[in-house]
Amino acid sequence: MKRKLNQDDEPPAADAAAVAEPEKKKEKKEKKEKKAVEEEKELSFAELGLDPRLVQAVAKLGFEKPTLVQRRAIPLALKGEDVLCKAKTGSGKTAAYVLPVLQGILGRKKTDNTPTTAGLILVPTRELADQVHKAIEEFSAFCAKDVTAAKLTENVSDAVQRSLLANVPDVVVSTPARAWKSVDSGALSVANLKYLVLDEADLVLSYGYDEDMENLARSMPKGVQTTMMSATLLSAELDTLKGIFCRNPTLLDLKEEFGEEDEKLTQYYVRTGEDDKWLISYLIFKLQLIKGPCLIFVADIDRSYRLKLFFEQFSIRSCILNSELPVNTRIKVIEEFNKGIYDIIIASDERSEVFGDEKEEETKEEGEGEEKKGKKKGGRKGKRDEEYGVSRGIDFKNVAAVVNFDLPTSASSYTHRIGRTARAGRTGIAMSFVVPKELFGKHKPTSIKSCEKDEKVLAKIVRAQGKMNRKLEPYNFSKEQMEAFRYRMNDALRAVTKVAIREARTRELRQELLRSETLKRYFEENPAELSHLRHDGELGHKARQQAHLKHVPDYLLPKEAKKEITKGSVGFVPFKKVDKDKKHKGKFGAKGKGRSFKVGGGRKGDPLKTFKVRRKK
Ligand SMILES: Nc1ncnc2c1ncn2[C@@H]1O[C@H](COP(=O)(O)OP(=O)(O)OP(=O)(O)O)[C@@H](O)[C@H]1O
Repeated sequence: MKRKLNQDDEPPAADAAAVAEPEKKKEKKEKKEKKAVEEEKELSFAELGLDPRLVQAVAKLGFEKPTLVQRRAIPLALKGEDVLCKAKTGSGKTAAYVLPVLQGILGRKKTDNTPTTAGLILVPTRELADQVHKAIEEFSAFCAKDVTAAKLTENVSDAVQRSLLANVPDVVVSTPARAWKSVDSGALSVANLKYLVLDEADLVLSYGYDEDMENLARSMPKGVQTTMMSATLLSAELDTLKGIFCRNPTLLDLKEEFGEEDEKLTQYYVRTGEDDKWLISYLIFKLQLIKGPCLIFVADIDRSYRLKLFFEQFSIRSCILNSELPVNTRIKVIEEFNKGIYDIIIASDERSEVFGDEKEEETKEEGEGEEKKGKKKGGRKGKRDEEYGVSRGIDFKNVAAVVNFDLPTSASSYTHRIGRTARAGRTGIAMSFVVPKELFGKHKPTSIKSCEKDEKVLAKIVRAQGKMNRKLEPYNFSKEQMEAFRYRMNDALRAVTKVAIREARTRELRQELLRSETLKRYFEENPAELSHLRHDGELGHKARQQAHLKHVPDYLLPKEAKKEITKGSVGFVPFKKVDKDKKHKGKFGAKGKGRSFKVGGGRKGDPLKTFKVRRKK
């Protein structure tokens, strides 16, 4: 009879060999897989099987190697598969879906030159349509004769749009609503469509667009190759897609595969009272604690003007993006920001606030589903552009930090907002203000309804980011040092009255009218109207300007910063953590201690180390 083995006993030689065999196999398999991953990382665009003209174009753009999503999605799409891809913001999804479409068109043109619209790319906003259209032009720079693209989102008359489509572009970029309008009117034919892309697919498939999508799907031939991309896709979207297009795509979920070394985004949240948001923002931007281009998200249009006027009180220059501005202006603002003309954009993220752009299970748990549905029906109103949106997909270049002045109302909206920084392997910071429940409604002049549930939303955000192996850390500002600036903040807030905000809003729209190309002819024929409009602008009630707020007196600057500044170099602001504030540390899964807004020392690689004080010119 075999003796039972004690734990410490050596297994008999034959048994040991039997145990070692599967181990060896496993090791070998792991080694092979690792090697394959390493080799895959080294793949070039040419090795993905792309046309040399496309390879030349990406090289011209400075793309050395394909990103993970490009390495995985392009070969699948080139094989003709439907792909549903979930990959993080800024990871290069645009090229991942545009290049295969272009390749398909180039391939067909070798044998068949009949003009036909073969590709339709649907995006949720007009800003994004513009960006994708530009990307197509860049990627087809070396085959421009063979590939034509059109976007349907410009402010042009139906006649102009018709003539644009009469040329039968190979690829059309549009929002679902505009695409359907053109198909319905007969201006666009999708009868020979081969490729359909839904970028920001969860949004494209969601509220408001569903009817357009269904109509479009009915007009398309069977067997259109479909690609869907987003950083936030849920299984519900997959079901919707299956329902509408009767397709069964290959699922590429790459969110897990971005290792920590890929993560160059640092996320902080600051628990703050409603008025302290203004104070902290004043400090951050006046003392230039954040270096580099910055995107500030606020909850609504009024608030965007208010913050802009508030900043103006301190001579902090910023520009605004909101749905009231004409699309051409919005696109121009984004372009100018990307060229470095502006450093701060204040964007109102109304779309997420009005519609709550999520379908997360947790939302339903809390019974908000019905509310969202209600908003979906009645939410579209006023002169706002429903196809406005800058938190999704827009490739703002080199954004150093995203500041959520007002927290979004959903975790997915947060993911997209912060995705405007740390793109394409760059570093970035996200800082979000969170109004604790006990402080909500305590400062009536600055209170805003959407912040009532900040803490609940933060908990959701932390959970959602945790699933992506990301974490948010608490950040505390030194109360004592902030206090010295409070009266200046109050002075500025008082000057930015409701009337001043209304006037600023009207003034901006008036300026747009004056600049409008469409109205140029009208004004030439009616000069009196033009001068009237100009005169109105001059009468506008502006926010009271207060000279004393323009500069920060030396006595207010922290000692260390003053020393550095007098040396003529940049310095650090030791907005140190207040110890008694420790009660929040470690909550919401943040491992580290509540960190001060200190930039001189601290952990190596802490992006806040680069927050420096520079004297404003
Ligand atoms: N292979 C590459 N090498 C270098 N840069 C790249 C590469 N692919 C894309 N980029 C750059 O990365 C940036 C982000 O790309 P893109 O806008 O396609 O990201 P995304 O994944 O679509 O982001 P979002 O989820 O926000 O829509 C762009 O500036 C793009 O030019």
